[in-house]
Amino acid sequence: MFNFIKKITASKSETPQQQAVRDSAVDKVLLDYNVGNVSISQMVTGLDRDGDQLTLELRLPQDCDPEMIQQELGNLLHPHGIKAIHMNVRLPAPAKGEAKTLPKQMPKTTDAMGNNSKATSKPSPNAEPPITKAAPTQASLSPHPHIRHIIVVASGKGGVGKSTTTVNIALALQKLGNRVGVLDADIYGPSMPTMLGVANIKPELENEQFIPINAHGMAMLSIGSLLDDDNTPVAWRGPKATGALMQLYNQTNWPQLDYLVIDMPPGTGDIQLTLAQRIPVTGAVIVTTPQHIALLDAQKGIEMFNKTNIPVLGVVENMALHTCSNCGHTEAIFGVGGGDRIAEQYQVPLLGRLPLAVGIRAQVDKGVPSVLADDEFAPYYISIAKNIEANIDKFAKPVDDKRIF
Ligand SMILES: Nc1ncnc2c1ncn2[C@@H]1O[C@H](COP(=O)(O)OP(=O)(O)OP(=O)(O)O)[C@@H](O)[C@H]1O
Repeated sequence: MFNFIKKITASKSETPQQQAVRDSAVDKVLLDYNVGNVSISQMVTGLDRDGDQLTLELRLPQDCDPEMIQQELGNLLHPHGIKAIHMNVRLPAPAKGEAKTLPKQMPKTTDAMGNNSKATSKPSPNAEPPITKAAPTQASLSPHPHIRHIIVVASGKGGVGKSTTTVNIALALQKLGNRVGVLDADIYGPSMPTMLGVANIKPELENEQFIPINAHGMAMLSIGSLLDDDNTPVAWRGPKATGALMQLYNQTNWPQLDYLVIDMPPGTGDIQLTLAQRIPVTGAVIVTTPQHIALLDAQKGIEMFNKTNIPVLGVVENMALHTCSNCGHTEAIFGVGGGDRIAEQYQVPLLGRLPLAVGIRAQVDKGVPSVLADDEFAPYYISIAKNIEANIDKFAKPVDDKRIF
């Protein structure tokens, strides 16, 4: 399990085994408890357990009863040794004219059986007023003091070659003379360590900060480096994943970088949205294949970035054409011109187009991506990196060198 990122402080009497058992019991209760038809785990934006005290940050739907939820969770968690639940709740802002019906009384701390109790009252470490705080916007985020540009590489759909593209773009930006870092945030299939040939190296901790791994001169950190073999993607839903990823971003001693390239998890769900709202991103690159379905998903990705005010730097069309290595015949296996269409529809540049080529796959499998191998495909990625560089400064955020971690 993912113990060293999760905010868990074991009580003095709690052995590591008891801690693990209690953590997974809490996870299971949250996964199984529904508000309406949706698991409450999808609504948790922060989770902090300190021994038998559980603090939850929740974004709840408007028509729910937070006190009842707190009471029911208390009943369910009490048998697992949780004695008090502290809830910080955000509700959506009321629509015009509805102000009188909101807020419902917000729950205070209760003991785990639902009794309000002063004795157990404890503010969350991230305490905020318990209601209606708007989600952060890009404009309100402080730039990172060491990082000039943060680029997220996203795809609406899994398996389109997002990670392969990310690693090669990062290496291409480095080849163009930039200081580059890579953050592998793909909780569903973290592949950067393998693609960069550093799968066996674990990052070190110094003064509670991660030290990125040196991967061919790039500063690399992956959620994959922090998982034990028994971890499964299911354990990474919602709050845990975003909490862990934010910690990787914030509690890492990133060196001075011109670019931090983030390999996002595929899709446009809560995790992606939260990251897009909390990390000060210069721009997004969308990877798609020419297939219709991948394109539809790419559109969702673009719309998500538009909503969160993250500029879309452009689209990369991956696996565009295939040249048969035996007969030399070239075929558009996944269709033609999808990248162009989406770029046109959303008025974003088509940054480049990659062929479907055994060589591209073989190189990342070996841990020596095309750009590093300087093979026949490297120029495609260099050209994409040049296209990114050509436009990035107009989206740049000021560097905040006063920020202190
Ligand atoms: N242009 C390409 N030509 C041939 N194979 C490719 C190409 N791009 C990616 N691949 C291969 O396709 C597979 C999926 O690629 P990759 O892991 O980069 O996709 P992804 O979108 O990041 O996937 P996931 O959603 O699982 O994270 C890998 O085996 C990779 O080597």
